[in-house]
Amino acid sequence: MAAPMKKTVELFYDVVSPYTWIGFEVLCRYRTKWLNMDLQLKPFFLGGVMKESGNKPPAMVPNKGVYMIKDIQRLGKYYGIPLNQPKDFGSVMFGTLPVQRFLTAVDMAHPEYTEELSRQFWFRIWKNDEPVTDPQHYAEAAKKAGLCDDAIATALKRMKDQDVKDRLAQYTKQALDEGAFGSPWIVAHINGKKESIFGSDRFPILAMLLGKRRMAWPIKGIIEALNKQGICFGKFFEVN
Ligand SMILES: N[C@@H](CCC(=O)N[C@@H](CS)C(=O)NCC(=O)O)C(=O)O
Repeated sequence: MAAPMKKTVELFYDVVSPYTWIGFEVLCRYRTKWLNMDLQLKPFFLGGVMKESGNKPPAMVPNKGVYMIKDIQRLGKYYGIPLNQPKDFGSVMFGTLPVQRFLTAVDMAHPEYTEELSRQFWFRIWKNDEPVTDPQHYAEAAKKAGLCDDAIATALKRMKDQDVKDRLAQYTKQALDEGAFGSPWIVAHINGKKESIFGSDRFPILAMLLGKRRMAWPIKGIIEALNKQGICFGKFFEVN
């Protein structure tokens, strides 16, 4: 019997967002095993999404900011993703445009590194509290992602080129056109129609839309260390 057609799922994301890291890891983990999807990673600029949609970063509501610190800690523990609150998140919050441009430059030339480079940026910001302000920081992340020195040097030059800026703007606009107001923004293509989902807390809904069986959340507290990065995830089982 022919394998069922994979459905396309686009993940629009900015590495500034801790919730997006969770969404990214869960989607990467289950892209074949559970959801059988063609996952397309689309770096966008969350600052632009916020501005154009008239939204504001949630932490600007003081009680939400306090809640989110706790929420992110708990989520990290639950998913086995090493999330730590950066000491000076305020400066990171408005500063990921060059990071997303560098990521875009790499994605345009070497898309096979997009996933790992994104993860390395999340490690820098949300695990190790390392800066992401200078070209040297981008080079360090890219090196860890496995890019060679030539490719890194080219991406550092290319990130300032108009076509790279345009591609980032294009993905940002695409997400806005699909109704985005935050990150992660997930667009599932289902039988010629598109369904948008906001957040990393809607996977049972994504599964339903993709016609998959419901997923049960971690059973019996079994957590397995899964990938070479030392990230571990909750173990999921399908149920009816
Ligand atoms: N409930 C969502 C929250 C995601 C979230 O708060 N994302 C932030 C960026 S870190 C955002 O874009 N928020 C916009 C908003 O809440 O309107 C989840 O659990 O993933």
